[in-house]
Amino acid sequence: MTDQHPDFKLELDRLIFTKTYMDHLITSQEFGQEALKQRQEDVLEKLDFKDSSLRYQEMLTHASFMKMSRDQLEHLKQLRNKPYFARIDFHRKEKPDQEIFYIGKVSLFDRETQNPIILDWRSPLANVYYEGRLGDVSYEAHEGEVYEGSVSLKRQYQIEQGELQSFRDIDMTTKDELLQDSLSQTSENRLTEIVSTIQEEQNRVIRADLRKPIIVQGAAGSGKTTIALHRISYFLYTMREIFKPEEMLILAPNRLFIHYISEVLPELGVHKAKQFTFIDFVKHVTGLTWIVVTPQETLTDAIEQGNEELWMAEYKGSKAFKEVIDRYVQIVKKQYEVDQDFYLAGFRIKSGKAIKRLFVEEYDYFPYEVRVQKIKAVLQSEVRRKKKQILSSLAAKYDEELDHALFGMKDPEKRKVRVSYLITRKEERLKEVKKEARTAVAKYMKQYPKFKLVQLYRDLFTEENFRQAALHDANRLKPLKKKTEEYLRRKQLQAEDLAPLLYMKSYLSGLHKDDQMKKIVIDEAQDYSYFEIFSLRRAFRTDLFTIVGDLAQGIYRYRGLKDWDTLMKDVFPKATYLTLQKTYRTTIEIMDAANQLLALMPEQLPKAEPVVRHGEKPIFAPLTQTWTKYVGEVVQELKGQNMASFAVITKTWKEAELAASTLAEAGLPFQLMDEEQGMGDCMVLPAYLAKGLEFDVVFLYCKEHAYQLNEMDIKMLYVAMTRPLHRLFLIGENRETFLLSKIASALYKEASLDV
Ligand SMILES: Nc1ncnc2c1ncn2[C@@H]1O[C@H](COP(=O)(O)OP(=O)(O)OP(=O)(O)O)[C@@H](O)[C@H]1O
Repeated sequence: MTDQHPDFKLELDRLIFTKTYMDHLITSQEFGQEALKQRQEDVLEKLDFKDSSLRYQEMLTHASFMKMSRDQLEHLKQLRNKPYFARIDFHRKEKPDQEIFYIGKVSLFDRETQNPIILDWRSPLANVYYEGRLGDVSYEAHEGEVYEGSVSLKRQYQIEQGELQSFRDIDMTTKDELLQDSLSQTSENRLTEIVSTIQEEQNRVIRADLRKPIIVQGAAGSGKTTIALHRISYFLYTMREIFKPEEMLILAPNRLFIHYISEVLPELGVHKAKQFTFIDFVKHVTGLTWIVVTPQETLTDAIEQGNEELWMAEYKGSKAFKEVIDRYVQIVKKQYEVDQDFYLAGFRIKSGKAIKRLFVEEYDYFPYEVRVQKIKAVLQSEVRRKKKQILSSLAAKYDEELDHALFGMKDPEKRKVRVSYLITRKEERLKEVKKEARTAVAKYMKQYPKFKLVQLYRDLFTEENFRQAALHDANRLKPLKKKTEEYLRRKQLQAEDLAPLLYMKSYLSGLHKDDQMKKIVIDEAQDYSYFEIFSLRRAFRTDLFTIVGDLAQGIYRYRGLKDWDTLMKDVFPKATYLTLQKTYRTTIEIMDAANQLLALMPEQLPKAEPVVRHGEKPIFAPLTQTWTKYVGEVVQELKGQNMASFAVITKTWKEAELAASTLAEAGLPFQLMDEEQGMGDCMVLPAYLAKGLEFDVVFLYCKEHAYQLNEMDIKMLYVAMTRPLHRLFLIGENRETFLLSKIASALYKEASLDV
C-alpha cells in the first residue's frame, strides 16, 4: 500500500506544496499580489507540511509571480488537479548532489531560485524519464549541449482531483502499470493525451529531429495520431520562439476525425493549430466552391456497382500525371515570357531581354503572378528614376532648338512662328511624357496573361495543350480527358483534381500568406496519392512534415501510397523513417485475429505487437432475424461493465443505412454517423469512415456486401477489426462473410443469435 511507503509523507507534502503554490499563483493573477499577501498567513497556518519542510514554507512566503496570459492561467487551473505524473531522481555529473524533478504537463518555476517545481514533459531533461533506463543516461539540451548523469529513481503517480491515490517506482523489469491502467479504461469517444505513459518507441517519434521531415509507418492502434499531436506540442514548446500554433496544419482524413481529435488539442496546447481535410484545405486556399466527389464516394461506387473509372483517379494521383502538369505549367509559363522592350516617350527604359530574364531567372523562386508583380515594381521604379532624365533631356532638346531658332533664323516672321511652335510643342511633349509615365507600366503589363485557376486547369484538356502535356500518353488518356471535361462542365471536380489544382496554384500565385503553414502533420497518410503529398510539399515549400500512416490500412489503394520509399526518394529525401510496432488500442485476442489478415497483404508488414492486455476472443454470430435483439442484449450487458462507446461497422454506406434503420426499428439508440455532428455513444458507420476512430465495443455487420478476398476488402476488414478497445463481434451470413477461413478457428468463438 502506498500510504505505508516510507516516502508517503514526503510525497503528500510535496503535492500539497505544489497545489498551494499553484493556488498562490492563481490568486496573484486573479486578485493581485496584495490579495495574495493577505491570504498568505491564513494559508500557511493551515498547511500540513509546516513542520516537515521549512523550505516549502519559505518558497511560498517569498514567492513573487510574473504576469501570465489568460490561456496560461486557464491551463494552470486545469492542471491543479494533476500537477505532475512522474518524478526522476537525477544526478548530473558536474553537480555535487542528486536532484529531484517532478514532471508534469507544463513547467512551473520558482522565480527566486529558478528551480523547477514542475518540469515540462517536453523539456530536454524529461526525455530521461521516457528513455526507459535507470542508471547512466545523457540528454541533449536545446542548445545542443549533451549532459551526462545517472537516474536512480523513476516514480509514477496517480493523482485524481488533486488527491494522491498511489505511486509506484518503475525499473526495467517491472511492467508499466500506469500504461496498463490507462489502457484498460473505457473510451470516452475521444483521444486523450498520454504524456504520462508515452513509450520509448513513441518518444523517439515525438522527439525525432524537428528540422527534418519524418515518416512513420505504424500498426493499427500504435498511437500514430496521438503521437503526431504530441510531436506538434513538443515542436511548439521547443521552437516557441520561432513558430506560432496558427502556423501548424493538421490534415485529417475526414471531418468526423477532426471532431474526434479536437478535445485532445487544448490539453496539448495546440488547439490553435489549423485542422482541415485535404479537400477542405484545397477548397479553402483556392476559393473553390464546386462540388468535389470524394474518394469515399468513388470507393463506394466501386464497391457497390463496380467502377471502371478507378484507374483514372489513380492516374490523376500518380507521378505520371504530376509530370503532365509539369509540362503544362511550362507551356503556361511561356505565355508569361514577355520580351518586348519597354519604352517611355520613345526612350527604351528596359530591354525585353532583361525583362524576360527577370521572369525566367532572377525571380525563378516565386510563383508566376508574384514575378509579374515584381517586374511591375521594377518597371515602375525605373520609370520614376528615368522620367526626370527624360523630361530634362527633352526640355534640353527643345531649348536647344529654341536657341537655334532665336539666334539662327534671320526672318523674324518665320522665327516667331518657329519659336512659338517650339514653346507649345515643348509644353505639350512634356505633358505627354508625364502622362505616359503614369500609364506606361500598366499598358506594358497588359501583355501578361491573367489566369483563373480552374479555367487554366480546364484548358489543359483542350486538344492542343493536352497533346503537348500528355505526350505519348495522350491517346491512352482520351477517356480520362473526356470524363474530366464532363465533370468540369457540370462544375464538379473529383477529389483527385485537387492535387493538380493546388500544384498549379503553387506555380501560378502561391498561397496567401495566412495559408502559408510552416509545419504540417498528415494523418492516415497512406490514403494520400503521390501527387497530393507532392503538391503539399510544393505549396508550402517546407520540409517540416510529420507523416504518419499504415500501409495495411490503405483502403484507397487505387489512389493511395503503395510504399513509403517513393515518398522518401522523390519528395522528402532527408526524411527520418521510423516504425511503431506495438499497439495499444486493443486486446491481444482481437489483435491476434486481425494480425492474420496482414499475412494476406502484399506489403509484407510485420505483425502488430499488442501490449499485454487480455480480453475476450472475437465472437462470430451468424446473422438471423433476431440480430438486433442480440446487439441490444450485448450492449446492455457491456454497459454494465462500464463500456461506453459502441459501433456497428459495415463495409458499405448502403449497408450502414440499412443497419441503422433496422436498429432504430428495434428501438436501439444507434445513430447513423454524420460527419458534421461528431461522435455519439452508439454509432453505425462504414469501415472507411471508421478509420482512425476507436470504440469500446465493435459489431461488424454484414448482410449483402460480404468482404471478398481482394486487397481492398482485406484492408477494409483489417481497419474494421482493429477499431475496438475491448470487444469485437462479427455478425454476418456465414464465416466467409468475414473471410474467417483465413483466420485460425482457435482465435475466435462462435455464438448463436437465437438463444
Ligand atoms: N503510450 C500510450 N499510453 C496510453 N495509451 C496509448 C499510448 N499510445 C497509444 N495509446 C492509445 O492507443 C489508442 C490508439 O492510438 P491512436 O488512435 O493514436 O493510434 P493509431 O496508430 O493512430 O491507430 P489507427 O491507425 O488504428 O487509427 C488510443 O486510445 C491511444 O490513447
